[in-house]
Amino acid sequence: MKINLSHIKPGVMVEHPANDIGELLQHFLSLIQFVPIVRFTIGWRGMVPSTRYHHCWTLKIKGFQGVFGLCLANTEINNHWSQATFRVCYFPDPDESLVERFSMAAVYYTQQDNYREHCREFLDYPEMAALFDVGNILLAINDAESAIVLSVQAPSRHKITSKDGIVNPTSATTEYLLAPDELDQNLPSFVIVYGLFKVIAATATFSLQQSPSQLIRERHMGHSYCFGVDGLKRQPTHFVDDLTLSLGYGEISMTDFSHNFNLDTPIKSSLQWQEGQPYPSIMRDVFWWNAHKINDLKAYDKRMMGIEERPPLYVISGFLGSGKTSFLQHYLEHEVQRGRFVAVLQNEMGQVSLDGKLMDQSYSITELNEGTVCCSLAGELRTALGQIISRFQPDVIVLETSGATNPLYLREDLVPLSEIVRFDSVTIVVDAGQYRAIEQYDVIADQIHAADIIIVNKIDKVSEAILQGIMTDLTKRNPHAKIYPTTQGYVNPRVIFSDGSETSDKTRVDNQHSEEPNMPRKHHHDQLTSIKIPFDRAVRRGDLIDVLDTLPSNVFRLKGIVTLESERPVLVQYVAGDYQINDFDSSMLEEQFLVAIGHDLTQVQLQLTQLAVV
Ligand SMILES: Nc1nc2c(ncn2[C@@H]2O[C@H](COP(=O)(O)OP(=O)(O)OP(=O)(O)O)[C@@H](O)[C@H]2O)c(=O)[nH]1
Repeated sequence: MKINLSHIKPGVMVEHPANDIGELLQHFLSLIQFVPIVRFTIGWRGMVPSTRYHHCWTLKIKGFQGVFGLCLANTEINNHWSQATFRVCYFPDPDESLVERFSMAAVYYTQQDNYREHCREFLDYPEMAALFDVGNILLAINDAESAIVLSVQAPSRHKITSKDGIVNPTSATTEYLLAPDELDQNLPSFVIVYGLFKVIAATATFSLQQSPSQLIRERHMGHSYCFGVDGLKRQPTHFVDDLTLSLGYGEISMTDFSHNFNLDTPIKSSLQWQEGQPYPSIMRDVFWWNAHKINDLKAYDKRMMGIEERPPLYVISGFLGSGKTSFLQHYLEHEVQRGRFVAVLQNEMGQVSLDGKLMDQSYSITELNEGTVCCSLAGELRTALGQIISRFQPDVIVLETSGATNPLYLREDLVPLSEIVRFDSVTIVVDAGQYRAIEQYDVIADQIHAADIIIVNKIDKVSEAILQGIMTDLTKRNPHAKIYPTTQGYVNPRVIFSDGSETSDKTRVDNQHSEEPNMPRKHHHDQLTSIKIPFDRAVRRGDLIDVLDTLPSNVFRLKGIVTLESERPVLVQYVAGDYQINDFDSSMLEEQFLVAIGHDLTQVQLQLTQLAVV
């Protein structure tokens, strides 16, 4: 079957890709960007185009801690085929064990503070990038535009020996960091670049909506390298294979195929496959065979026709500091393991004002991780949900409302959203240790009343007898809800949630809770207010602890990130008298601040401001 490039840019046919073969990979990668769940299922974990160079990306994929660099190295026209060669670098994470397989010079770079920054724009640092080269990926199209070939070329191992050894420059005596004739690098290059190739090939299969029709894998005699004062020498060796694996899509003859894509060194072995034969056993489970059949393609096609599939919507709420985030972390992990893509829309109290450029969106992205996008609500709920659905096509949407939001009112707001989402349930997290707060904050009672599922968290903070009392009170307040006592927000999501495959809304829930006699119909926060204090310098641990120990009782919740003097950044969590100070990953540090939530925060504002400036 001929390839059909109309899938690549629906509606707009790619114009003569043979004239701009570099552009074709760009199209494959762009198309997959629009379908996050497919992108995620195929194995993509991040894709950032260079801001400075065309056809150059840094890429993250499943199973690799480091970052791949991919850039167009050259294009050529050869015997009716236009071919682009993309160079592949792999920049390992400094902590991954693979680092030790790279040369000492490469390891040195991984230890530098600006390593990650330089990896992002690796073409600006050619000396560094050369140390991390792992192989090539080639893409070719024939003149007739009826076939495409995607290939990967790399040595089984990239071995470099140091003839003279490497001497420690800081030592007064001749101390060898690497003895003469020892291996400086022994990198399993093919395995690394093949990891990326598999994801790119699955992307091509998805984009072309057809699986490969031909495959050839050849082992050629490879080379080893030796460097010394007289330069770098290359010599053939039986211990290294140069491997090339090519996939052909569309109408392509075997002769065409091998003729154009062979290395010129002697072949040691080869494997050939073509459509109709059983898949080669070692590659039977590779995604490139089936990526065009991914379920979501259905949704994707529907989207093309203007029909949306409605994802289920789970509402998660609970009073300040009850454990919503802890619960969500377990939940998201669970969904990511199942390969589902989740959008979390947060409506936080005390949220920061938005960046001007984001104002045309009703949400701003706060985090985009493996399988999850976290957004914070910046406009009207319906618009934000609509925008998130059309941009990310999530499998599931979680609406996490601020601890002070009253879900009774929220239910009303959700009714008109049934055109775009399937409302599933309201889950409320209750802090067992702070159960008495129910007397002070009406919103807690309302949340309990509105719940389909109640998670009684922090049961470690109460006795068995008190817990029994809480359970009895909760059942009295809401006899319909399922109640799960736990710690650290852990409840198996399979037990509490439907799997999202049902097609109807849980209208029972809407009907059951919508009529609230004598409830004042106004959105209010029980007079809770929040303040945010920025910290632009480090604070003393003792000073921070003094403040936390003396916070007045009208501060219910305090959280944020500050840097302690001569220490790393820390995450400060305070809930009604209990606090924790935990290390915070400095690479994630964007701003330092403390947010306090409670009543009449004038005194605490003074305390925190003083802490920030001392
Ligand atoms: N002792 C105890 N502490 C817990 C438990 N679960 C969570 N915490 C702590 O309670 C604090 C608040 O937890 P979060 O999960 O951030 O609560 P939240 O509901 O998301 O808080 P907000 O940001 O105010 O909405 C953190 O310091 C948690 O470590 C638990 O079961 N027992």
